Amino acid sequence: MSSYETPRGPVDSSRVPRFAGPATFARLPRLDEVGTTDVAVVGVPFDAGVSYRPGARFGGNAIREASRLLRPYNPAQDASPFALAQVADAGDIAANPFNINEAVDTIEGAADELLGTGARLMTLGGDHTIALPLLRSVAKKHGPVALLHFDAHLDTWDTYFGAEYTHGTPFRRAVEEGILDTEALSHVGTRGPLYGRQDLTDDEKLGFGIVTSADIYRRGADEVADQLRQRIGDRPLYISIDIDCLDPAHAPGTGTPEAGGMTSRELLEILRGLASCHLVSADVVEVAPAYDHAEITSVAASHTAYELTTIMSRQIAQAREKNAQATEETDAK
Ligand SMILES: N=C(N)NCCCC(=O)O
Ligand SMILES: [Zn+2]
Ligand SMILES: [Zn+2]
Repeated sequence: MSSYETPRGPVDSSRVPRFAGPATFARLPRLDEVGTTDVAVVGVPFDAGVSYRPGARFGGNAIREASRLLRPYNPAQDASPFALAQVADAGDIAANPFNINEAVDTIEGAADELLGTGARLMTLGGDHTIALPLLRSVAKKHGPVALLHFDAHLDTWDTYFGAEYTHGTPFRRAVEEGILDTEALSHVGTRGPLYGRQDLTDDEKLGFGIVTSADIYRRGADEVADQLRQRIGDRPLYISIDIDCLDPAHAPGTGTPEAGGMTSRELLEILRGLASCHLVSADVVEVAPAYDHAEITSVAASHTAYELTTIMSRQIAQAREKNAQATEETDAK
Protein backbone atom coordinates (compact mmCIF):
# COMPACT_ATOMS: atom_id res chain seq x y z
CA MET A 1 0.00 0.00 0.00
CA SER A 2 1.24 3.44 -0.79
CA SER A 3 0.99 6.15 1.85
CA TYR A 4 0.64 8.71 -0.90
CA GLU A 5 -2.19 11.17 -0.40
CA THR A 6 -4.26 12.67 -3.21
CA PRO A 7 -2.80 16.06 -4.04
CA ARG A 8 -4.74 19.14 -3.18
CA GLY A 9 -5.37 20.93 -6.46
CA PRO A 10 -6.17 24.47 -7.51
CA VAL A 11 -9.31 26.41 -6.56
CA ASP A 12 -12.10 25.34 -8.94
CA SER A 13 -12.59 28.23 -11.35
CA SER A 14 -16.10 27.03 -12.23
CA ARG A 15 -17.15 27.66 -8.61
CA VAL A 16 -14.98 30.55 -7.47
CA PRO A 17 -14.41 33.15 -10.17
CA ARG A 18 -10.79 33.01 -11.19
CA PHE A 19 -10.36 36.73 -10.61
CA ALA A 20 -11.39 36.44 -6.92
CA GLY A 21 -9.07 36.05 -3.97
CA PRO A 22 -5.32 36.40 -3.51
CA ALA A 23 -3.10 34.99 -6.26
CA THR A 24 -1.03 31.85 -5.85
CA PHE A 25 0.54 30.18 -8.87
CA ALA A 26 -2.29 28.56 -10.90
CA ARG A 27 -4.62 29.05 -7.87
CA LEU A 28 -2.80 26.21 -6.12
CA PRO A 29 -2.72 25.87 -2.32
CA ARG A 30 0.02 27.55 -0.34
CA LEU A 31 2.74 25.29 1.01
CA ASP A 32 1.61 25.93 4.61
CA GLU A 33 -1.85 24.62 3.67
CA VAL A 34 -0.52 21.26 2.49
CA GLY A 35 2.54 20.74 4.72
CA THR A 36 4.86 19.20 2.16
CA THR A 37 4.94 19.28 -1.60
CA ASP A 38 6.48 17.51 -4.59
CA VAL A 39 6.96 20.72 -6.56
CA ALA A 40 7.40 24.05 -4.77
CA VAL A 41 6.63 27.14 -6.80
CA VAL A 42 8.66 29.89 -5.17
CA GLY A 43 9.07 33.58 -5.93
CA VAL A 44 12.35 35.46 -5.66
CA PRO A 45 11.54 39.19 -5.76
CA PHE A 46 15.12 40.34 -6.32
CA ASP A 47 16.43 42.57 -9.12
CA ALA A 48 19.49 44.33 -7.73
CA GLY A 49 21.66 42.49 -10.29
CA VAL A 50 20.32 44.13 -13.45
CA SER A 51 22.39 46.09 -15.96
CA TYR A 52 19.54 48.01 -17.64
CA ARG A 53 15.82 48.33 -16.85
CA PRO A 54 14.90 47.32 -13.30
CA GLY A 55 11.57 45.83 -12.17
CA ALA A 56 11.96 42.04 -12.26
CA ARG A 57 11.41 42.09 -8.48
CA PHE A 58 7.72 42.31 -9.38
CA GLY A 59 7.93 39.43 -11.88
CA GLY A 60 6.89 36.57 -9.61
CA ASN A 61 3.68 38.21 -8.51
CA ALA A 62 2.85 39.27 -12.08
CA ILE A 63 3.24 35.64 -13.17
CA ARG A 64 1.02 34.49 -10.30
CA GLU A 65 -1.68 37.00 -11.35
CA ALA A 66 -1.48 35.93 -15.00
CA SER A 67 -1.57 32.25 -13.98
CA ARG A 68 -5.16 32.55 -12.69
CA LEU A 69 -6.30 31.54 -16.16
CA LEU A 70 -4.35 28.25 -16.33
CA ARG A 71 -6.54 25.14 -16.34
CA PRO A 72 -5.82 21.82 -14.65
CA TYR A 73 -5.43 19.59 -17.76
CA ASN A 74 -2.47 20.08 -20.10
CA PRO A 75 -3.44 18.53 -23.45
CA ALA A 76 -0.02 19.11 -25.00
CA GLN A 77 1.50 16.66 -22.50
CA ASP A 78 -1.74 14.69 -21.89
CA ALA A 79 -1.40 15.24 -18.16
CA SER A 80 -3.11 16.89 -15.19
CA PRO A 81 0.00 18.17 -13.47
CA PHE A 82 -1.67 19.17 -10.21
CA ALA A 83 -3.35 15.78 -9.82
CA LEU A 84 -0.25 13.69 -10.61
CA ALA A 85 1.80 15.32 -7.86
CA GLN A 86 1.37 17.92 -5.16
CA VAL A 87 2.30 21.33 -6.48
CA ALA A 88 2.09 24.21 -4.01
CA ASP A 89 3.02 27.86 -3.83
CA ALA A 90 5.81 28.31 -1.30
CA GLY A 91 5.59 32.11 -1.30
CA ASP A 92 8.62 34.34 -1.71
CA ILE A 93 12.24 34.20 -0.61
CA ALA A 94 12.95 37.52 1.12
CA ALA A 95 16.37 38.64 -0.12
CA ASN A 96 18.24 41.86 0.81
CA PRO A 97 17.74 44.38 -2.04
CA PHE A 98 20.77 46.42 -0.93
CA ASN A 99 23.37 43.67 -0.68
CA ILE A 100 23.73 41.30 -3.63
CA ASN A 101 26.20 38.94 -1.95
CA GLU A 102 23.96 38.55 1.08
CA ALA A 103 20.91 38.06 -1.17
CA VAL A 104 22.72 35.30 -3.09
CA ASP A 105 23.46 33.51 0.20
CA THR A 106 19.88 33.92 1.42
CA ILE A 107 18.47 32.48 -1.81
CA GLU A 108 20.84 29.51 -1.61
CA GLY A 109 19.84 28.83 2.00
CA ALA A 110 16.11 29.04 1.27
CA ALA A 111 16.50 26.77 -1.77
CA ASP A 112 18.46 24.27 0.38
CA GLU A 113 15.55 24.16 2.81
CA LEU A 114 12.91 23.56 0.14
CA LEU A 115 15.00 20.98 -1.75
CA GLY A 116 15.78 19.33 1.60
CA THR A 117 12.08 18.47 1.99
CA GLY A 118 12.34 16.45 -1.23
CA ALA A 119 10.59 19.05 -3.39
CA ARG A 120 11.67 20.17 -6.85
CA LEU A 121 11.73 23.92 -7.39
CA MET A 122 9.80 25.94 -9.95
CA THR A 123 11.24 29.37 -9.23
CA LEU A 124 9.69 32.61 -10.47
CA GLY A 125 12.21 35.45 -10.70
CA GLY A 126 13.64 37.96 -10.11
CA ASP A 127 16.56 38.82 -12.34
CA HIS A 128 18.96 36.19 -13.68
CA THR A 129 21.43 36.63 -10.79
CA ILE A 130 19.23 34.23 -8.81
CA ALA A 131 20.08 31.26 -11.04
CA LEU A 132 23.52 30.95 -9.41
CA PRO A 133 22.38 30.28 -5.83
CA LEU A 134 19.61 28.02 -7.15
CA LEU A 135 22.14 25.98 -9.13
CA ARG A 136 24.46 25.79 -6.13
CA SER A 137 21.65 24.35 -4.09
CA VAL A 138 20.55 21.88 -6.78
CA ALA A 139 24.15 20.71 -7.27
CA LYS A 140 24.50 19.97 -3.54
CA LYS A 141 21.67 17.51 -3.98
CA HIS A 142 22.36 16.04 -7.43
CA GLY A 143 26.01 16.82 -8.17
CA PRO A 144 26.91 18.87 -11.26
CA VAL A 145 23.78 19.24 -13.41
CA ALA A 146 23.14 19.59 -17.13
CA LEU A 147 21.87 23.08 -17.95
CA LEU A 148 19.54 24.34 -20.63
CA HIS A 149 19.64 28.10 -20.61
CA PHE A 150 16.94 29.83 -22.69
CA ASP A 151 17.99 33.45 -23.15
CA ALA A 152 18.81 36.12 -25.73
CA HIS A 153 22.04 36.59 -23.76
CA LEU A 154 24.96 34.37 -22.86
CA ASP A 155 25.08 35.45 -19.20
CA THR A 156 28.64 34.10 -19.06
CA TRP A 157 30.30 37.50 -18.84
CA ASP A 158 32.93 37.91 -16.14
CA THR A 159 32.02 41.00 -14.11
CA TYR A 160 29.99 44.19 -14.42
CA PHE A 161 31.52 47.28 -12.75
CA GLY A 162 33.71 44.81 -10.89
CA ALA A 163 30.70 42.93 -9.50
CA GLU A 164 30.85 39.14 -9.70
CA TYR A 165 27.19 38.44 -9.02
CA THR A 166 24.96 40.13 -11.61
CA HIS A 167 22.33 39.00 -14.08
CA GLY A 168 24.92 38.86 -16.86
CA THR A 169 27.35 36.56 -15.03
CA PRO A 170 25.63 33.64 -13.23
CA PHE A 171 26.67 30.87 -15.63
CA ARG A 172 30.36 31.78 -15.71
CA ARG A 173 30.37 31.65 -11.90
CA ALA A 174 28.53 28.33 -11.99
CA VAL A 175 31.11 26.75 -14.33
CA GLU A 176 33.96 28.15 -12.20
CA GLU A 177 32.37 26.62 -9.12
CA GLY A 178 32.14 23.20 -10.77
CA ILE A 179 28.38 22.91 -10.22
CA LEU A 180 27.50 22.33 -13.90
CA ASP A 181 28.10 19.21 -15.96
CA THR A 182 30.20 20.75 -18.73
CA GLU A 183 29.35 17.90 -21.12
CA ALA A 184 25.75 19.12 -21.33
CA LEU A 185 25.45 22.91 -21.35
CA SER A 186 23.44 24.78 -23.96
CA HIS A 187 22.18 28.28 -24.53
CA VAL A 188 18.96 28.38 -26.53
CA GLY A 189 17.60 31.47 -28.27
CA THR A 190 20.87 33.41 -28.29
CA ARG A 191 20.99 36.57 -30.45
CA GLY A 192 21.87 40.22 -30.47
CA PRO A 193 25.03 42.31 -30.29
CA LEU A 194 27.92 41.32 -28.03
CA TYR A 195 30.84 43.26 -26.55
CA GLY A 196 33.22 41.41 -28.86
CA ARG A 197 33.94 38.11 -30.58
CA GLN A 198 35.83 37.09 -27.43
CA ASP A 199 32.47 36.70 -25.65
CA LEU A 200 31.78 33.70 -27.88
CA THR A 201 35.26 32.21 -27.54
CA ASP A 202 35.09 32.51 -23.75
CA ASP A 203 31.64 30.98 -23.69
CA GLU A 204 32.72 28.03 -25.80
CA LYS A 205 35.74 27.46 -23.55
CA LEU A 206 33.39 27.24 -20.58
CA GLY A 207 31.71 24.34 -22.41
CA PHE A 208 28.50 25.86 -23.77
CA GLY A 209 26.87 24.98 -27.06
CA ILE A 210 24.65 27.58 -28.70
CA VAL A 211 21.32 27.21 -30.47
CA THR A 212 20.57 30.69 -31.80
CA SER A 213 17.07 32.04 -32.31
CA ALA A 214 17.78 31.91 -36.07
CA ASP A 215 18.62 28.17 -35.75
CA ILE A 216 15.21 27.62 -34.18
CA TYR A 217 13.53 29.52 -37.00
CA ARG A 218 15.43 27.55 -39.67
CA ARG A 219 15.39 24.06 -38.15
CA GLY A 220 12.16 24.11 -36.18
CA ALA A 221 11.33 23.33 -32.58
CA ASP A 222 11.15 19.52 -32.93
CA GLU A 223 14.59 19.12 -34.44
CA VAL A 224 16.11 21.49 -31.87
CA ALA A 225 14.46 19.61 -29.00
CA ASP A 226 15.71 16.25 -30.39
CA GLN A 227 19.27 17.55 -30.56
CA LEU A 228 19.13 18.98 -27.04
CA ARG A 229 17.62 15.78 -25.65
CA GLN A 230 20.41 13.71 -27.14
CA ARG A 231 23.03 15.92 -25.61
CA ILE A 232 21.40 15.81 -22.17
CA GLY A 233 20.65 12.08 -22.07
CA ASP A 234 19.58 10.97 -18.59
CA ARG A 235 21.67 13.51 -16.67
CA PRO A 236 19.90 15.53 -13.97
CA LEU A 237 18.79 18.66 -15.81
CA TYR A 238 18.16 22.22 -14.69
CA ILE A 239 16.27 24.54 -17.05
CA SER A 240 16.71 28.28 -16.63
CA ILE A 241 14.44 30.46 -18.74
CA ASP A 242 15.12 34.15 -19.15
CA ILE A 243 11.84 35.42 -20.62
CA ASP A 244 13.89 37.67 -22.94
CA CYS A 245 14.61 34.49 -24.93
CA LEU A 246 11.26 35.40 -26.52
CA ASP A 247 10.99 38.12 -29.11
CA PRO A 248 9.99 41.49 -27.59
CA ALA A 249 6.70 41.04 -29.46
CA HIS A 250 6.04 38.01 -27.23
CA ALA A 251 7.72 39.39 -24.11
CA PRO A 252 7.94 43.18 -24.02
CA GLY A 253 8.01 43.23 -20.23
CA THR A 254 11.65 42.53 -19.60
CA GLY A 255 14.79 44.47 -18.75
CA THR A 256 17.14 43.84 -21.67
CA PRO A 257 15.04 43.12 -24.78
CA GLU A 258 16.66 42.04 -28.07
CA ALA A 259 14.95 41.92 -31.47
CA GLY A 260 14.67 38.71 -33.48
CA GLY A 261 13.69 36.18 -30.81
CA MET A 262 11.66 32.99 -30.82
CA THR A 263 7.90 32.94 -30.42
CA SER A 264 6.17 31.70 -27.28
CA ARG A 265 4.83 28.81 -29.40
CA GLU A 266 8.40 27.76 -30.25
CA LEU A 267 9.51 27.95 -26.61
CA LEU A 268 6.57 25.86 -25.38
CA GLU A 269 7.08 23.28 -28.15
CA ILE A 270 10.79 22.89 -27.39
CA LEU A 271 9.97 22.36 -23.71
CA ARG A 272 7.35 19.71 -24.56
CA GLY A 273 10.00 17.97 -26.66
CA LEU A 274 12.15 17.70 -23.53
CA ALA A 275 9.45 16.02 -21.44
CA SER A 276 11.45 12.81 -21.08
CA CYS A 277 14.53 14.56 -19.64
CA HIS A 278 15.20 14.22 -15.90
CA LEU A 279 14.18 17.75 -14.89
CA VAL A 280 15.26 18.35 -11.28
CA SER A 281 14.28 22.03 -10.99
CA ALA A 282 13.69 25.10 -13.15
CA ASP A 283 13.32 28.86 -13.11
CA VAL A 284 11.59 31.54 -15.17
CA VAL A 285 13.22 34.94 -14.68
CA GLU A 286 13.47 38.53 -15.93
CA VAL A 287 9.74 39.33 -16.15
CA ALA A 288 9.55 43.10 -15.53
CA PRO A 289 5.83 43.96 -15.46
CA ALA A 290 6.25 47.74 -15.63
CA TYR A 291 7.32 47.34 -19.28
CA ASP A 292 4.61 44.81 -20.06
CA HIS A 293 1.38 45.44 -21.97
CA ALA A 294 -1.86 43.50 -21.47
CA GLU A 295 0.08 40.90 -19.44
CA ILE A 296 1.68 39.59 -22.67
CA THR A 297 4.90 38.70 -20.90
CA SER A 298 3.44 37.37 -17.68
CA VAL A 299 0.94 35.20 -19.56
CA ALA A 300 3.82 33.73 -21.61
CA ALA A 301 5.81 33.19 -18.41
CA SER A 302 2.87 31.53 -16.64
CA HIS A 303 2.42 29.05 -19.50
CA THR A 304 6.16 28.41 -19.54
CA ALA A 305 6.14 27.59 -15.82
CA TYR A 306 3.04 25.41 -16.41
CA GLU A 307 4.85 23.28 -19.02
CA LEU A 308 7.88 22.92 -16.76
CA THR A 309 5.68 21.99 -13.80
CA THR A 310 3.89 19.42 -15.95
CA ILE A 311 7.20 17.79 -16.91
CA MET A 312 8.20 17.54 -13.23
CA SER A 313 4.80 16.25 -12.02
CA ARG A 314 4.69 13.54 -14.67
CA GLN A 315 8.15 12.33 -13.71
CA ILE A 316 7.30 12.35 -10.01
CA ALA A 317 4.18 10.28 -10.70
CA GLN A 318 6.13 7.86 -12.92
CA ALA A 319 8.82 7.40 -10.26
CA ARG A 320 6.17 6.82 -7.61
CA GLU A 321 4.51 4.17 -9.74
CA LYS A 322 7.81 2.43 -10.39
CA ASN A 323 8.57 2.40 -6.64
CA ALA A 324 5.14 1.04 -5.83
CA GLN A 325 5.63 -1.76 -8.37
CA ALA A 326 9.05 -2.60 -6.95
CA THR A 327 7.59 -2.74 -3.42
CA GLU A 328 4.79 -5.00 -4.61
CA GLU A 329 7.31 -7.33 -6.22
CA THR A 330 9.43 -7.49 -3.06
CA ASP A 331 6.33 -8.04 -0.92
CA ALA A 332 5.26 -10.89 -3.19
CA LYS A 333 8.58 -12.69 -2.66
N1 LIG B 1 19.02 39.61 -19.10
C1 LIG B 1 20.10 39.08 -18.64
N2 LIG B 1 20.05 38.06 -17.81
N3 LIG B 1 21.34 39.52 -18.97
C2 LIG B 1 21.52 40.60 -19.84
C3 LIG B 1 22.84 41.26 -19.65
C4 LIG B 1 23.11 42.06 -20.86
C5 LIG B 1 24.04 43.24 -20.69
O1 LIG B 1 23.76 44.10 -19.86
O2 LIG B 1 25.02 43.30 -21.40
ZN1 LIG C 1 18.62 37.73 -21.18
ZN1 LIG D 1 19.57 36.09 -18.62
